[in-house]
Amino acid sequence: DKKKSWMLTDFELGRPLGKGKFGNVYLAREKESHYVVALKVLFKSQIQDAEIEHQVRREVEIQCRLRHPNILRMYGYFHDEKRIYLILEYAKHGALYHLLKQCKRFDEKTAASYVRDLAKALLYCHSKKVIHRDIKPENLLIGHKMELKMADFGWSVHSPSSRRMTLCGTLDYLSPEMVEGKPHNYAVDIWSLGVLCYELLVGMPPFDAIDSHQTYKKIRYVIIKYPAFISEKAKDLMGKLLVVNPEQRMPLANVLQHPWIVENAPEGSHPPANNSHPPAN
Ligand SMILES: Cc1cc(Nc2nc(/C=C/c3ccccc3)nc3cc(N4CCN(C)CC4)ccc23)n[nH]1
Repeated sequence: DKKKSWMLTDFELGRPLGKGKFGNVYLAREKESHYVVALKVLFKSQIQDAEIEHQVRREVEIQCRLRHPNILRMYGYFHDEKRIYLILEYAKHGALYHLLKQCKRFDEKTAASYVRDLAKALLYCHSKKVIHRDIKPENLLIGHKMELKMADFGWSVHSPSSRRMTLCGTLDYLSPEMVEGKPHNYAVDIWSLGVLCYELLVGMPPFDAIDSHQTYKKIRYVIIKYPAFISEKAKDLMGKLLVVNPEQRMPLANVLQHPWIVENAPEGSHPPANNSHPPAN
């Protein structure tokens, strides 16, 4: 079906899943196969006004090429005179951000399984020379097997209740070299993995602060407080990811072998789908 050129009449539109800066995402179903997808609609006028056509084109080219169980698939795209439509994989359990807000923080097994999934997705991205996929819980979706799927809303789509939209998006996930405007490479993703690990275990990002200046300072000097309930092994892993010098950060392949991951997220394990309805008694 990658050869076929799609058009809007091939789909039945469902509820809006989220509203964004450049357009909305709808649940949709392909009429013939009944295959459920997420249809992201972008307005050409807004993309032209924001002069990000090249960025959108690059994102689409990259995402169409990536094939990995922990990266949200883009099946294709089409356009009419006013809009561009991206045909995306539907992730049934929504954004990790909302799941985290619901239960405040995750237990070690749940957190480790998401960190493992993301490390696998990033290892694959780096093998394809793709970096900085803008990691943050808002951009990570959860599939029907409760597996993590990296979804790159690269053109900053704002989920309605996202609390961390500072002027240029959340600073929490920026690495020291990015905060200092230095050229960034794939090691920024290793830093962000460390930030995510902390946020999943604690419920808030490690460098959260009242204003962006304080956040900058905490990032540059890696000022982190680990609550008492964080295990030594988890601290060990985060301590090896949240390192100022990009060259000294733990390689992603080693993350998958780290004791905290091996013990808490054995191969093939996934968190329970909490909203799975208890058997009717
Ligand atoms: C691209 C994509 C999205 C997607 N799935 C979902 N996206 C979004 C929210 C999406 C969104 C989009 C743009 C801006 C903000 C949010 N919200 C979702 C919410 C979902 N649920 C189902 C489970 N409920 C408990 C909570 C609401 C399920 C899937 C969702 N699959 N593929």
